[in-house]
Amino acid sequence: MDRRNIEKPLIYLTGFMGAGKTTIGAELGANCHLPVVDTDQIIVQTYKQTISEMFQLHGEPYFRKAEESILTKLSKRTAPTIVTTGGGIIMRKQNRQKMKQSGIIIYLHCDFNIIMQRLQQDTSRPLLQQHNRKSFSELFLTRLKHYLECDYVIDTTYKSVSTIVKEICFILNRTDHIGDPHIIGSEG
Ligand SMILES: Nc1ncnc2c1ncn2[C@@H]1O[C@H](COP(=O)(O)OP(=O)(O)O)[C@@H](O)[C@H]1O
Ligand SMILES: O=C(O)C1=C[C@@H](OP(=O)(O)O)[C@@H](O)[C@H](O)C1
Ligand SMILES: [Mg+2]
Repeated sequence: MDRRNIEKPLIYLTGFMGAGKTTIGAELGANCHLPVVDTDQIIVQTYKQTISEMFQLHGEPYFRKAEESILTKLSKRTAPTIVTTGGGIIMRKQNRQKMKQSGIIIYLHCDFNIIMQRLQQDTSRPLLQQHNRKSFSELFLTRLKHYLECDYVIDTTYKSVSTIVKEICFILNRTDHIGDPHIIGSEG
């Protein structure tokens, strides 16, 4: 923990809807005694409406602006903090740059079929409601290249939350946080 680059104090969890960012981030924070902030939760608190309400009342572009403005503020934090992001945050180039400049980006990958299973009962994600399975999988594929602009990839597909948290703790204890994405936990 102490060895993390002081210039880049943030730990960003990225990934598609249902990859487990919010769940893993909360558990990781409790394990590492680090504060956790979730961009969606900040939007809900700040704008006093749910993400679904915001999409319905103002449309996706309004949500994206809110998301970017929250990220801009968070990226200036100087204290080590885990930031769990909304799945679409990587769609804006300026967001990807801000994350890269201010932290380590850990992409939580998950098989699309498993994502669909995890989100089977979900009614809180407007994009899931708007898409059918095919177009939702296309959205996933379109985003993949941007998710891969990260420092680390963790495949969460068949792993428990505690296993994933252990893998992230392993990453955070590494000293070499620069270079091509490292794929963690895929060797066995
Ligand atoms: N590793 C995991 N294994 C099984 N279910 C998971 C795992 N991680 C998250 N989930 C479940 O998947 C759903 C979406 O998780 P969530 O943390 O909200 O994802 P995200 O923030 O990436 O959209 C939740 O119901 C959560 O309990
Ligand atoms: O992928 C997306 O575009 C979105 C993901 C959601 O967050 P999660 O990734 O936490 O589900 C939330 O930000 C919003 O519904 C849009
Ligand atoms: Mg989330």
